[in-house]
Formats: sequence, structure tokens, C-alpha cells
Amino acid sequence: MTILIVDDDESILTTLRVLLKSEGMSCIACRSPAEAVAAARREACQLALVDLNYVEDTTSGKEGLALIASLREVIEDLPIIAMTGWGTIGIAVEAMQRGAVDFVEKPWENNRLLSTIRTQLALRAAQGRERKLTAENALLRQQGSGGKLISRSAEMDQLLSMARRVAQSAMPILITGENGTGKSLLASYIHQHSSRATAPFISVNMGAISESTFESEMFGHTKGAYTDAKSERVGRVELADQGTLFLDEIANLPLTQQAKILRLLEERSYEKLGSSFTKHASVRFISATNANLDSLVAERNFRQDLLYRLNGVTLNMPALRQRREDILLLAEGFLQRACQHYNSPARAFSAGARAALENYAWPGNIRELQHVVERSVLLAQQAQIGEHDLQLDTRAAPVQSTDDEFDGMTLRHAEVALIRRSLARHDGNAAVAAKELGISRSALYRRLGKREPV
Ligand SMILES: Nc1ncnc2c1ncn2[C@@H]1O[C@H](COP(=O)(O)OP(=O)(O)OP(=O)(O)O)[C@@H](O)[C@H]1O
Repeated sequence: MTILIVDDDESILTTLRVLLKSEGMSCIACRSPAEAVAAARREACQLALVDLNYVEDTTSGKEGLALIASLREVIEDLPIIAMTGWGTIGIAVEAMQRGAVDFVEKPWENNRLLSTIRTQLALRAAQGRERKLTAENALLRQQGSGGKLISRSAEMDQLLSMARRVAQSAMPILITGENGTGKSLLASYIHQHSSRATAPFISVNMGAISESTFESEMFGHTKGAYTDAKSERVGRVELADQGTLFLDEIANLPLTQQAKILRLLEERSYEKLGSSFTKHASVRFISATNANLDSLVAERNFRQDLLYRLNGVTLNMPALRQRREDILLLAEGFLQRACQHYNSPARAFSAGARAALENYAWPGNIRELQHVVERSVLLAQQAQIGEHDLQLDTRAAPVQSTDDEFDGMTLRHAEVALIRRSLARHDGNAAVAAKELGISRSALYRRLGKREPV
């Protein structure tokens, strides 16, 4: 276990080094923020202990706060504990808002400091395991065993009844809606309510396949089709035969590949890479996007004929803030699931926590709600999860003004505005903003139309 410690006071570094060593942990000691960022880039560390004040400015905590943001950029999930002088609780709170997971006041009490470090290390390990489980679940979902769709709002009742009706037809379905609203889950729900339910549900993220492997991923290849093709490969289309092919993030499909998907939709036929033999697939198409495809067509970034083929029926997933009735039901569902995963005493939300959940704007929708609940279950020390345990960013714009501001905007523009707002709130820290919005950092850059810095 390696801990990064940052303080410009040599005696503090020495004391911490001795203390942590006695607990079997090794240290990287740094005397300045610049040194710390360089060390984090160079060496693997599992936690950082960061002083907030440095020589240039000994009271405002500015340098320490900036350091927290920089470390987060280098290691996205690094737990950072802030160290503050006596009577500077305000700065400590700001540190937590910038992404520190906890703080200790100097002079610290050894046992309390060690227990804080141990808790954060255990939390990080649990989150790592959770990420692995999520990835496994996502894979399982691809095989058609999607999680249960929870809802009780009138908006969702209406949408699901429409979905069940169109599920019976062979019509292609386009699902639109903001990130994290449950578009993938709805696609799997439609599959389960169709006559193809016993056949595979195969999901493909169109933004995630590189241009060079697109054809081989989608259509497969023959042995020897290219230098590295050591054996024959079954493509996703073939896997989905008799079942459903879910084309997720369809707006991210490059123009060059749109023609190939169009042909598949029109003729249900394709060729494996390296073969001239035309194959046919009986596939039901469902696609999803959070972009405004009409605007993309107008900008000539998306083929109109492909759009016509994809949206036999369009289903729009409402944002979570437009179906507030579902919030608590979903939160309870995630709470139960998380309680089974983690060994946590948490069992229920307090009245204050319930109100806070219902009043929050949820820019990252259900994915964000899921993260918030899981984090609070992990952090909870008692049976009731309090409002504070949720760590909701109460500085987020109130719901009313959010909605007004977005009136008349296209979905795409509103999304960009939300991302910009979140970035501004976190001083341009893309990793923290992405986490808040419940999307990946690369998805954030993609949505801003920018290249992700390496
Ligand atoms: N109604 C629901 N009931 C239970 N879980 C849900 C519901 N809707 C969404 N979720 C969960 O929220 C997370 C996000 O859902 P999903 O991936 O389907 O959203 P999405 O709209 O496809 O997101 P993106 O556009 O970012 O791909 C998933 O973990 C999903 O299981």
C-alpha cells in the first residue's frame, strides 16, 4: 500500500512517514503540489494525504484545493484526504466539494487518522470490485438478462405500454433521451416482450468500435481475411440472428460506416470480411441516442435515409426530473441491491434524505441516482442514510431554473450546457464533472466535440 503525502513542513512528513510505516504502509513524501502531481504520474499510489496550505499563501488553502483537482485528473479514483489547520473547517468543506473524500484537522489524533485512511482504502477496494461487477453485469445484460426496470410514474406507464405494443411488430425502434435515463434497459425490455425473447439480445456501442475493426466486429471475418485473422470470427449481426441487435449511441457512427448499416437494415444482408458470400440475418433493430439526429442530418453528419430506416417508431425516455414519482422507488431499489453487495449497516433513508433525493435535479439521471445511493450505502455508519451521506451538490441549479434555462433548446445543446455548467462548478475538472453527470470522461469530451487529452 503506497500513500502519497504532501506537506511543506518537513517535520510533518517525517512524523507521517514513521506512523504509516508502523502500519505497514509505504510513503511517497512530497514538499510541494508540483512535486506531488509529478509523483502521482510516475508511481502507483492508493491514497493521498494532502496539506491545504503552502509557502506562497499560508491561509487560503488555494494551492491545496488546486492540488486536489490536479491529483484527481491524474488518478481519477484516488482517495484524497485533506489536512487542515485548526479552525479552517470552511476550507475543509471546500476540499470535499473539490473531490477530497475526507479531512483531518492538525494536530491529528493518530488513531483517528489511521482509521480514516483504512476506511478510505477499503472503500476504494470495494468500489473497484463494484466496477468489475458492473462490467460483468453489463456483459450479462448483453446476453439478454437485463436488470429489472423499476418505475411507477404515469409517464413511464404510458411509455412501457407503448413499448410492449411495438415490441410485437418487426418495426425498427429508435429510443431517444438523455444519458443515464435507461435507454439500454428499455431496449432489453422491448426484446423481452417480443416474440424473439428467447433468442439473443446483442448490444453494440457504435461509438466504441474503431473504424478499423468495425466490419470485423459487426459482420465477422473469415480465417486469413487479414494478417492477424488467425481464425474465423462470428460478428455481432450473426450473433443476433433471430434475435435483437441493439445499436447504442447510433449518432456516433461515422458516415463511412453508416452506409454499411443502411444496407443491413434495407436488405438484411451482409458479407463477412474476406468472403464474397452474401449472408442473411433475421434481426430486429433497436437503436438509441441522446443526440438530436434531425440536427445531425441537417449538418450532414448523419444520413437521412438511415434515420428513416431506424425510426419506424421513436420512443422518448423522459429525464428523471420529469418523472419525480420514480425517484424514491428507484432509490429504494438501488439501496436494497447495494445492501446485498456491501456489508453496510444502511437499511433506509431518513426523511431529510428522501426529500433531498426528490428535490435534486439529477442531471445524470438514473445512472447518477444509482451512484449516489451506492456511495451513501458504502459510506453510511448507521442504519439510516442521512441527507448529508448523499453528498448531493446542493449548489446545483434548482430544478425550476434548470428547466427554464433549457426551454426551447435542442437536446444536444442542453446537454452541452449541462456539461459546461458542471465543468464550471468543478473548475474545469473533466473527471469530476463526468462523475457528477454519470458519464465517462471520454463521453464528456465526445459530447463537447473535443478530443480527450491523453
Ligand atoms: N427504470 C429503471 N429501473 C432500474 N434501473 C434503471 C432504470 N433505468 C435505468 N436504470 C439503471 O441506470 C443505469 C443507466 O441506464 P442505461 O444504461 O439503460 O441508460 P442509457 O440511457 O442507455 O444511458 P447512456 O445514454 O449513457 O448509454 C443502468 O445501470 C440501468 O440499469
